Amino acid sequence: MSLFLVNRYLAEEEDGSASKETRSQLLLAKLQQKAKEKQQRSLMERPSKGQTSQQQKRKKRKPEGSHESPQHKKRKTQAVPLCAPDSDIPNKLVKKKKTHESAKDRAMTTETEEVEQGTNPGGDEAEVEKDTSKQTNAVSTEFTVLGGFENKAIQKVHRVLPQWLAQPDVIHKDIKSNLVPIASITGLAPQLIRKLQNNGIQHFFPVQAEVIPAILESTEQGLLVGRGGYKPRDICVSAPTGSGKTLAFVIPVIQMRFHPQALMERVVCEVRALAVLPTKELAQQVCTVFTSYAEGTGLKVVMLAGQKSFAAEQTSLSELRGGRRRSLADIVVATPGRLVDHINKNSGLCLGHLRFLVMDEADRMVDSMHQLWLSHVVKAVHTPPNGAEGRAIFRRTEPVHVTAASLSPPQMPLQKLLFSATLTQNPEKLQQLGLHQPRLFSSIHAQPNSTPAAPGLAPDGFDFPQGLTEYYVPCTLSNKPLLILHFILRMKLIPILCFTNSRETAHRLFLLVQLFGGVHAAEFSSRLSPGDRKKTLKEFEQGKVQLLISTDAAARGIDINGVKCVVNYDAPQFVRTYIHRIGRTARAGKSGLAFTFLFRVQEKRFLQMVQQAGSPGIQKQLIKPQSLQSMEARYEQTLQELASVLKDEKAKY
Ligand SMILES: Nc1ncnc2c1ncn2[C@@H]1O[C@H](COP(=O)(O)OP(=O)(O)OP(=O)(O)O)[C@@H](O)[C@H]1O
Repeated sequence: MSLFLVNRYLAEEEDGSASKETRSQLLLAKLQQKAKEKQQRSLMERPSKGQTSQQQKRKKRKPEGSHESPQHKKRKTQAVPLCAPDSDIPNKLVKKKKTHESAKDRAMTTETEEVEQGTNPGGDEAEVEKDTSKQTNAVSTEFTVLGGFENKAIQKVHRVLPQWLAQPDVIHKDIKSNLVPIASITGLAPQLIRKLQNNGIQHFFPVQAEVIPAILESTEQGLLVGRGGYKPRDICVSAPTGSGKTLAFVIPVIQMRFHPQALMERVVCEVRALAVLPTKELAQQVCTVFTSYAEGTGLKVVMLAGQKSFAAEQTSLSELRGGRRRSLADIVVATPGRLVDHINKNSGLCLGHLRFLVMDEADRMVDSMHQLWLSHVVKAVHTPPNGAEGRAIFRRTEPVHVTAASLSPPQMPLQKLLFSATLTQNPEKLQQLGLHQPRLFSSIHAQPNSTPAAPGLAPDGFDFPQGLTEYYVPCTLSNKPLLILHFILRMKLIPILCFTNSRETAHRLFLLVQLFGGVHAAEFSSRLSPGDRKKTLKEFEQGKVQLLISTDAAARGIDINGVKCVVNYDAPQFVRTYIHRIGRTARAGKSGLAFTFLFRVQEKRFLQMVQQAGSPGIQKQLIKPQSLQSMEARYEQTLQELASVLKDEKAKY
C-alpha cells in the first residue's frame, strides 16, 4: 500500500490538532500575506518611467563590448548584503541594480533580490554566483524577454562547391614558360600537325596542352561511345583571355575527321559539331578558325549567324538528293537566335548525329539561357535522324539518372564543351546546362570552402593575362576627351581600343575626335550594320584605324592582332566586363597596357572591385593638367562644332 501513499506538504502548522479547514485557512492567509509583501516590494523596486528611459539611453550610449568585466561583476556581488530573510531591501541598492538591463545584469538583479529574500541565506560568494543563472527569471513580475540583444557579428555563410568545381585540373598561367611542342600530344593526325605548323604553331599553349588530350581521350573508342563504353564527361574550361581557348576545341573537333572509326571513313556527311557563340562577330571569328583547319580535310563548316539570308543559310545546310535530305555541313557555328530559328523552322538542320556541343563565352551563354536555346538544341539532338528511327545505334533518349537500364543499349553521346575566361562558379547556373559528370580545367584554383565575394563581383577572382599592366587615370568630366587625345597625339599609344558604356557616348566621342583632327578614328557599335562592323574591325587590324571607339560589342572574344593598348573611357560596371575588355590586349603571351579613366567618386569602388577580381595590381597614372593645356583652345572650338553636328544629326533622324 505504501506504494500508493501520497505525502502532502502541510506546512509548519501541521500539528495534527488543527482541523482540515483551519489548516487550509491558515495556509491561504499566509499565501495572501506573502503575495501582498511581494507586491509591495515590486512597487518599491520599480523605477519611475523617466528614470528607465534615461537608464536605457545611458545603456545605448555605452560602447559595444563595454559589458561589465567579471571583476566588476564580482565587486558588485560583494556589495550585496547577505542579509536575513524578509529584511528590507535598501533603496540605494535597488536603484543600482536596475540600471543594468542586459540579461547578465538582470540575473544580477534577481540574484540580489533572491539573496535578500533569503533564498540563499548565509551563502558564500561562490554560491551566490552559482545560483544566479538558475534564478534569473524567478521573481520578475514583468514579461520575460527571451533571447539576448547582444550585437553579434553575422556569420559568413561558407560556400561549399561541388568537388568538380572545387578541385579542377589546373592550367598553368604563364604561357611563355609552359609551351608544349605540338608533336608531344599523342593522337593528333600528321595532317593536322602539318596544318598547325603551316599556321605558324609549333607549340601548344597550356590550355591547349591540357584540354586537347582530354577531349581526344573521350573519342578514343570512336564517336558512338565514350571511354570504357560510358558517356563521356562534359568539359568546362576557365582560362584567361587570349590564352588560346579557341584552338583547344577546334583541334579535337577537326581531329574527328582523322579518327579511324569516325569521319575518315564517313560516307554520309552529318552535323557532328555545333559551336554556339553570343555575337555575329565571334561566330565569324570562330568559323574562320574552323574553316582554316578544315581546309583540305573534306569537312564542311557552315555559319548560322544571320550574316547571310535565312534561305542562303538553309541552302548551305542541306540538299535534296534522290528524294532525301542530305546534310552539307559537318561543323556548324551559330549564334543562339539564328540557331533556334533554323531548328524551329525545320530548315534542314539535323542535329541527330551531333557529338560535340561547344559553348564559347559560356558564362554569357548561361546568362542568355532565358532564350531557351539550349533546350531547343537538346530536343533536336534527341530527335532521331531521318531513317534512323529503328537503329539502336542512333537511339538517343533525353538525359535521365544513370541506371543500368538507361545505359543499355549504349547511346551515341553528346558531349558539351564549355569555354570562358570568366566561367561562372555558380552551381545553380551551371546546373541549367545539364552537364554530365563535368570536368573543370581552370587556371584559378578555388578553395572548397571559399567565401563568396560581394554581389556582382567575381566569386573567387579570375585570372589576368600575364603580360598585362593595368593603370587607372583620375579624370574629370571635362578633361576626359582631352586625355584620350593626349594618349594618341602625345603619348603615341597607337592603336588604341577604347570602350564606352553606351553607343551614344561612343558616337559623340568618335565625332569629337574626328572634328579635333589628327587621329584616324572609327566607331564600333550596334549603330553600324554587320557589314560595316566587319569592315571596321578589318581596318583596325590592318592599322588603318588608330583609335577604335567601341561599346561592349567588341569586349568579348574578339581577337584583334596588335592591340597594344585598351582604354576604358567609361569605367565598366561589372568586373567580368572589365576582364573581357582589357583582355583584348596582352593576348597569346604578349604584353599590353590597360587604362581606366576614373572620376574621383568611382575610384574606391572600382579599385576594390578590381582587387577582389584577383588583379595583380593596378597603378595610378596621373596626367598633369599642363600636359593638356596646349590642346584646350582647339578642344573648346571642337565642342562648339560638335554641338552643331549633333543638332544636324538630330534634325535628320
Ligand atoms: N599555340 C599557339 N601558338 C601561337 N599562337 C596561338 C596559339 N594558340 C592560339 N594562338 C593565338 O592566340 C590568340 C588568342 O587565342 P584565342 O582567341 O583562342 O584566345 P581565347 O582564350 O579564346 O581568348 P578570349 O577569352 O578573349 O576569347 C589568337 O590570335 C591565336 O591565333
